[in-house]
Amino acid sequence: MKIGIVGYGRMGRLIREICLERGHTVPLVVDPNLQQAPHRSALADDLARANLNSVECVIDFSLPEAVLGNIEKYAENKTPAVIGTTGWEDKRDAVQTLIDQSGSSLLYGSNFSVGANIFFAMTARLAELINHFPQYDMLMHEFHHRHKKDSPSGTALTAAEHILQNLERKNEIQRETLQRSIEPQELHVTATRGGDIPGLHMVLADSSEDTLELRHTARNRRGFALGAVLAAEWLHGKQGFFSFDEYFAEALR
Ligand SMILES: NC(=O)C1=CN([C@@H]2O[C@H](COP(=O)(O)OP(=O)(O)OC[C@H]3O[C@@H](n4cnc5c(N)ncnc54)[C@H](OP(=O)(O)O)[C@@H]3O)[C@@H](O)[C@H]2O)C=CC1
Ligand SMILES: O=C(O)C1=N[C@H](C(=O)O)C[C@H](O)C1
Repeated sequence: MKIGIVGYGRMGRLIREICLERGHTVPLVVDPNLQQAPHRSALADDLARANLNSVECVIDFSLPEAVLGNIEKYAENKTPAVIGTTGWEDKRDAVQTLIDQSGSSLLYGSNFSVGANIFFAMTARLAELINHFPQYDMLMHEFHHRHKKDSPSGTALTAAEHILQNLERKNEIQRETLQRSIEPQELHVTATRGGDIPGLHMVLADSSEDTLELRHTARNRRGFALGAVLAAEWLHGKQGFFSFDEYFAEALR
């Protein structure tokens, strides 16, 4: 496939390598910082100046403040898009409507690694079990590198949604550092930033007797990047709004 990469930072560079390893071409790279186009790629510093018709799909790992404008351009041009950029989860319904109305296709994943998707399934199951045992409370914490712009991470928010869907006594995500006690219906989802941590997510179920802990630790970014390229291959020929869960569920069959 001819794949365009939008956002050529930590993730975009790795995604280009994996695209080439898997036999794809990368005729387009878009990033405001690029001084020199990667070998044989067309370079654009702005999506408005990019020729989206030169690619069959784009993979977008840009920034939270850029991604919604980018998505509008993909939809307008009917360019299939895999979105790994996080930090826009509250606009998901509006994006789904835009994609449905445009007849385009888009797949979003807050985390494309196999391990994180197993972690989501385990989180959902843990919450389902804890639902029967009122002595337990549930909470989440995550750690990421010092450059990360959104908090909490998209992965933490996805895991939190799985908890809310399965644990009847929790019905809202509380992201703030509190100057009061937590209310029983609030799920506290907190974040720490520093160092080079590629991503560490923890879900706790805690009672006065014991603690259950689920943890996903990314060792590097390769699992995220490979998953995004696999998602682009899966999206080829499909129409509509998809989440990476749907790809993952199919991979399990
Ligand atoms: N779904 C997943 O599995 C994963 C998701 N992510 C997410 O991916 C995103 C990128 O992460 P990462 O690669 O670490 O970040 P980086 O900051 O390393 O890279 C982002 C790049 O996008 C550029 N950029 C900014 N605006 C635009 C625009 N309008 N069009 C194109 N490029 C633009 C940035 O330029 P500048 O610096 O000048 O703004 C930067 O070079 C984040 O939202 C992160 O949370 C990360 C890892 C895994
Ligand atoms: O910004 C990152 O680095 C990451 N972002 C994603 C997120 O917000 O969950 C995925 C991964 O944790 C790395």
